[in-house]
Amino acid sequence: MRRLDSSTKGFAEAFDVLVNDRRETDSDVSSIVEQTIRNVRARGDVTLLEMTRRFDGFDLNKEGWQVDASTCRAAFDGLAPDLRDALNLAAKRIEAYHKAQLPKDRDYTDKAGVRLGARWSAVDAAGVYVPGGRAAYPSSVLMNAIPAKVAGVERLVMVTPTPGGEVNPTVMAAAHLAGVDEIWRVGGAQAIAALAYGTDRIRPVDVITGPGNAWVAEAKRQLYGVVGIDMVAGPSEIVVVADAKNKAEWIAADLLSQAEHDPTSQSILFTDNAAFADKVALAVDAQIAGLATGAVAKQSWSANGAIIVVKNLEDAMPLVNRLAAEHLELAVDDDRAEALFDLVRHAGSVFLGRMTPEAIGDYIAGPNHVLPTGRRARFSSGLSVLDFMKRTSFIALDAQSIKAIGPAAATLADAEGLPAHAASVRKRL
Ligand SMILES: NC(=O)c1ccc[n+]([C@@H]2O[C@H](COP(=O)([O-])OP(=O)(O)OC[C@H]3O[C@@H](n4cnc5c(N)ncnc54)[C@H](O)[C@@H]3O)[C@@H](O)[C@H]2O)c1
Ligand SMILES: N[C@H](CO)Cc1c[nH]c[nH+]1
Ligand SMILES: [Zn+2]
Repeated sequence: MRRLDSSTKGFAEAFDVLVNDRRETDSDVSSIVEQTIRNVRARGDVTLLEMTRRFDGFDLNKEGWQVDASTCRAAFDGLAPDLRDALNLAAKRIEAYHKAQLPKDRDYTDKAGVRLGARWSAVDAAGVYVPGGRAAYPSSVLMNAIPAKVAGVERLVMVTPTPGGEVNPTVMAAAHLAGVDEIWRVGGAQAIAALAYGTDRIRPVDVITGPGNAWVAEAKRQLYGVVGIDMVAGPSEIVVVADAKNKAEWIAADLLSQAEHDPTSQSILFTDNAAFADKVALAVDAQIAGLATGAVAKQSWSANGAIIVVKNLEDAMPLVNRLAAEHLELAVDDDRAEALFDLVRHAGSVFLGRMTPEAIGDYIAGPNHVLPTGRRARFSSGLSVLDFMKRTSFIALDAQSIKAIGPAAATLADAEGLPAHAASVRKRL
C-alpha cells in the first residue's frame, strides 16, 4: 500500500504515478489477447476446447459445451429460500431501474414541413460475459441480462467459465430468472472472440457486454468495431473519501470489498486525518487475515492500494476526478456528501453518505454494477439498456418541403464537387 500526503514535497509526482499506472493493460496482456483472437478466428471451437482445458481444467467435449434451460430451472427451484428471495428482490430492483432508462422515439414535422425523427430498436443478438475465474457472479448475470431483456433483445447468449468443470448453480439460477437463451461454458478472451466472430457451434452476436479480468476486458477493447461493446469493465476499483468521524473498521471493509475481487483491483482512501489513516491501515491488515479471499485482497492492497492524507476533503476532489474511479464512496455526513458530490466530475457510480457501502450497489440497489474501470469513467458510463439498442433516424419530405430545403442541399453538393448529389435533389425541385 502506498501512503501519500498531499502536503509533502514530491506529492504531485507520486500522485501522477498512481494515476498513470496502467495496472491491467500491460503489453503482455494485449499481445496474448491478439494471438487468442487470431487463433479463435482460424481454428474456432478447437481453440475454445484447448484453452478451456488449459485455463479452466476440463474437457468441453466430455462435460458439455452448454448448460441447458432445464438445468437452470432446476437450479432456481433448488435454491435456499433466502437466496431465492434475495435474487428475486435484486432482479425486481434492477428491472425497475433499467425500465426507466428506455428511450422514447421521436417523430415530428418542423417549420419547413419536413418530417423528422428517430426510432429505437434492440440489437438482434447480445452476448453477456459473466466472470467466473476466481469467484462466481450471479449478480453479474442479472446486471447484464435484465437490461438486455428490457431493451427487447431476442437472442441473449451468456458465456461464463466453469473452472474445474463445476457449474455454479446460483449463476444458472440467475440465468433462468433473467431469461438467458443460451449458455456456453467458455471464458476469457477466447469466449469474447467466439461471440464476436462466431465458431461452428456458437453463432456470433451484435453486442458484447459485461465485466471480466484483464484478458476479457482487453479482448472486448480489441474487438470493438467487429461487435459493439458496452465499455471496458475490468478489475474492480474503489475510491473512498472519508473523514475521521467514520468507524475505521467500516472503511477498511469497504476498501477490501473491491480488493478481494482481483490481485489487480485497486482501493484508495482519501482522508483529512492522519491518525484515522493509521487506524484504517491497521484495520485493513487485521481484516485481511480473517478473509477467505485474503490472499487476493492482500496482493491487491499491497500492489495497488493507497491511503492519501489531504488538508481537507474538498481539496481531494480534483484528485478524485483525475482517478475517475469505477466506484466512489463519500463517507461523510449527508449534507457534506451532497456538497462533495457537486464537485465530482468523473466516477462510474457514487455512493453517498456513511450508510451507503459500495457493496449495496454491487447487488441490490438497482443501478448497474458493470462500470468503466481504468480511469475510463472520464468518457464512458455504466451499462444501461441503451447499450443493447441503437437509434435509426428518418426523414420524410413532400413536394412542398423539398422546395424549402432542397436548393441549399444542391448548393452544398456543388461546393463539395459532387454533381450526382446535386442532380438527385434538383431533379425533384
Ligand atoms: N467492472 C465491473 O463492472 C466488474 C464486475 C464484476 C467483476 N469484475 C471483475 O471481473 C474480474 C473477474 O475475473 P476472474 O479472473 O475471476 O474471472 P474471468 O471470468 O474474468 O476470467 C477467467 C478466465 O480468464 C482467462 N485467464 C486466466 N488466466 C489467464 C492467463 N494467464 N492468460 C490468458 N487468459 C487467462 C481464462 O480463460 C479464465 O477462464 C475481476 O477482475 C473483477 O474485479 C468487474
Ligand atoms: N464490484 C463488482 C464491480 O466492480 C461487482 C460485483 C459483483 N459481485 C460483487 N461485486
Ligand atoms: Zn464487488
